[in-house]
This record gives sequence, C-alpha cells and structure tokens, in this order.
Amino acid sequence: MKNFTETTSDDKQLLTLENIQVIYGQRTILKNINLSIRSGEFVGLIGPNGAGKTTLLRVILGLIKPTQGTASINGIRIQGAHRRLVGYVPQKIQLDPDIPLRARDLVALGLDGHRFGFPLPNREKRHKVDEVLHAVDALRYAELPVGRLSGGEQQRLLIAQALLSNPRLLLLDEPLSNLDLRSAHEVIQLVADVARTRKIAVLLVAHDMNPLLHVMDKIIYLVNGQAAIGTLDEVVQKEVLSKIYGYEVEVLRIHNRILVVSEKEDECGMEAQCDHKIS
Ligand SMILES: Nc1ncnc2c1ncn2[C@@H]1O[C@H](COP(=O)(O)OP(=O)(O)OP(=O)(O)O)[C@@H](O)[C@H]1O
Repeated sequence: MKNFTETTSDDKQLLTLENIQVIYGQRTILKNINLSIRSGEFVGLIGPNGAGKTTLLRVILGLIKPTQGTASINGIRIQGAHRRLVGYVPQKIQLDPDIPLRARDLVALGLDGHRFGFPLPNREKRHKVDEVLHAVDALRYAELPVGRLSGGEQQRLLIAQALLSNPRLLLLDEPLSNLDLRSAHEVIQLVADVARTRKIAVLLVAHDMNPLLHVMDKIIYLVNGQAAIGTLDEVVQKEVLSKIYGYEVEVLRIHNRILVVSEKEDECGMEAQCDHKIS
C-alpha cells in the first residue's frame, strides 16, 4: 500500500493530508490519516456510518481544524474555510416540489455567492451557467421547476453548481444515497467523464464501493477513524480490512461485486456489504 512518505516527492500531488487527527471531547474521530490525491485521480471514500467520512471532508474544506496534522492543496496549507480549488457537492437537498426556482436558477446560486467577489453581468452569468449545465447534460431541463425534477436530475444540478468555480478537486458527500441503481450509475459515469475531460480530481463518499469499482483509481477505506489507502487490490484485502475493523472480516468477490462480510453481523455496518443484508 502507498503511504504518504512515498508520494510527497511527487509534485503533481493536489491534496495532501499528513498525520491528520481529529478529537472531539474524549473521542478520537480521525486517527493519523496520511493520504495524497493527484490531479485527475478518482478516489472513493468508503466506510460505514460514523467512520469519519464527513469529518474528513470538513477538514479538507477547512471547516474543521484538525487537532493534529496538516492538510494542504497544491502545496498551500489549508487554514480556515475556503473554496480555493475545491468544489463541494452536498448530499441531496430537500426541495419543496412547488418552490418557484428553475433548474438554471439553482445552478446560478453558485455564482451569486462570495466565490467571484463581484456580480457578473447577466450575459456572462448565463453563459457560465449554460456551460456547466451542458457539462452535466442538463440543458434540456434547465427551464423546468427544480422541485419537480428527479433525484438524479437534481444531483446533476448540484454537480453543475460545484463546477462553476473551475475546481481542481471535487468533493461529493454521498451523492448516490437517494438514487436508484440506474441513476446512481449515471451520476458516477457523469462525474467520471466530467472529471476526465476537465482534469479534476474527485473524492466521492459512498457506503458501498461496488458502483464505483470501474471508475476508482484509488480507494480510501475508513473504519473507526482509521484509513487504508491505495488501489482497490491493495486495500480490499482480508488482512488490511480486518486490521482497521479490529476484527476478522472476509472479502468475497462474486459476479463482479465485492462483499465485505463478517460474523459480527451487527457491527459490520456496511449495509450493502454485510452478508446478512445481501439479497
Ligand atoms: N461536532 C461533533 N462533535 C462530536 N462528535 C461528532 C461531531 N461531528 C461528528 N461527530 C462524531 O464523529 C463520528 C464520525 O462522524 P462523521 O459524520 O464524520 O461520520 P460519517 O462516516 O460521515 O458517517 P455517516 O456515513 O453516517 O454520514 C460520529 O460518531 C459522529 O457522531
């Protein structure tokens, strides 16, 4: 498995986290996380509930100051909240079906914030919004009320909004959680295509690694605040995962799916990957 010291000499690293530790009260949420992400890499951040995935994203966004360790983007240390080079796609937003907002208006909200520092002329604004709507293939429903769109369509709009600032790193916090399998696959393929075309690195949080198997360059598998990082074959191994789970798990590969199973059913926590949950 790659570790931080092996990769820091590479000047193409976009994001580096060194010895990141986050402690809340008496609880250690993240334990000595060392990782790096290169430009254009697609990285899956996989882990059960409460593993620390969102906390890790918040460290990268500068919303949490780690108790220990340093995080940097393009060699510049992250200090305080920022959106420098980083686009953030939140989990699905809850929208009133009758909200008087068109799809394009939702996307344009990304322009009206602080990111550009000054209001853009309407024509330029429209051009930028059209460009990102085109990138996520959403122009055809740009004029429709956003509350009437499907979960997958809304997810595309949030991705478009995050693209407005031309990020080098796109963080997506469980973008698949409310989507059916088909929509989830479409969103993943879209993110992978957009990232490749624009040379954006992606860090995508998911509970289930399976929908991401064909697009991930690297996986960060987080359990109880401890991470295993590397390629799929390096990380998704019985020995590696048993170590971070703290008990023995098995890794089964069936019909192009990977299942992490344990006899400790209730503690496995990986919904789609626990043996008792598999249909
Ligand atoms: N501000 C906080 N103060 C205290 N504990 C916190 C705080 N924020 C998060 N935690 C705890 O840290 C742990 C990790 O939370 P986090 O939200 O990062 O996990 P997660 O992997 O994103 O989980 P999920 O998949 O359920 O969203 C949880 O046990 C959570 O209760």
